[in-house]
Amino acid sequence: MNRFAVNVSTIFTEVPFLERFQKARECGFSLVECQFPYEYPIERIRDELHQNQLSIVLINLPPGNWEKGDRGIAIFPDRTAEFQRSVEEGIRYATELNVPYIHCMAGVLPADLDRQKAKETYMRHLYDAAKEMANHSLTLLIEPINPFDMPNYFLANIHEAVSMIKEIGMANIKLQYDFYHMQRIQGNLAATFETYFEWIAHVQIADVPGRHEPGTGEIRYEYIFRHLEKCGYKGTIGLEYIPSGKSEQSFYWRTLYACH
Ligand SMILES: O=C(O)[C@H](O)C(=O)CO
Ligand SMILES: [Mg+2]
Repeated sequence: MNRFAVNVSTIFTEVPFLERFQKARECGFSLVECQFPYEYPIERIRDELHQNQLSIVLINLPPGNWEKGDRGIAIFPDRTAEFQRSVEEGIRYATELNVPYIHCMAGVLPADLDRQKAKETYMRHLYDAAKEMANHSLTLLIEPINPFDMPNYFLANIHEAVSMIKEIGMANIKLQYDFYHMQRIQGNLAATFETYFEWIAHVQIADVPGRHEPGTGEIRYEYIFRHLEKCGYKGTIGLEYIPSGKSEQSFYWRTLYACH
């Protein structure tokens, strides 16, 4: 199993962003993913990917103003124009960098926004974005995020996520199944993965607590990796973890669990 993609937003943070690609290569990876590439010119990222023979599998849409507390803007009825611009920007980066998956963060539900209204807006925005992305053969991902790390984040329930995907009815909207979030939200990791397998296009991993590398916490990743194989999962596995020590030394679990 060599489908691991280093998340260069959470790993190799010892060095500046653009130097992390070379580090990924030096550690034997051919795939990376990234949360928000938008501060960096496309050409510079493309050069790094090319020089280090890497492919990038995932980026997020611009999430609004992160410093001011935005964690996505898709649920807001009064931010449609800004959301559309974020979709255009995401598509621009994805097409230029050959990225197949774009994760759209929903947003944090404010006290003065009715949940039903937010849900309708979110679904309409997802539909519009997915339609636009389909023209570029891109897949839009949504991901339940745990309420401990992101209180009041709109999407914290996988059953609701799948029912919305079904209702929207766009074939290029899929799930990003992040084992770290799923463990904190509800547990029952393997069974839930199997139940929703057909909707899952991308997986991310980290252990609980601490969001560190596999083997540092309560999730039995040796079993999870076998389970992914058993279910026939052929997608990539994003290493969206915060190394417990030095990044270079955080990959020992690959030898431990014999997954290279
Ligand atoms: O936090 C996560 O798990 C998401 O995947 C992300 O990229 C935004 O924080
Ligand atoms: Mg994630």
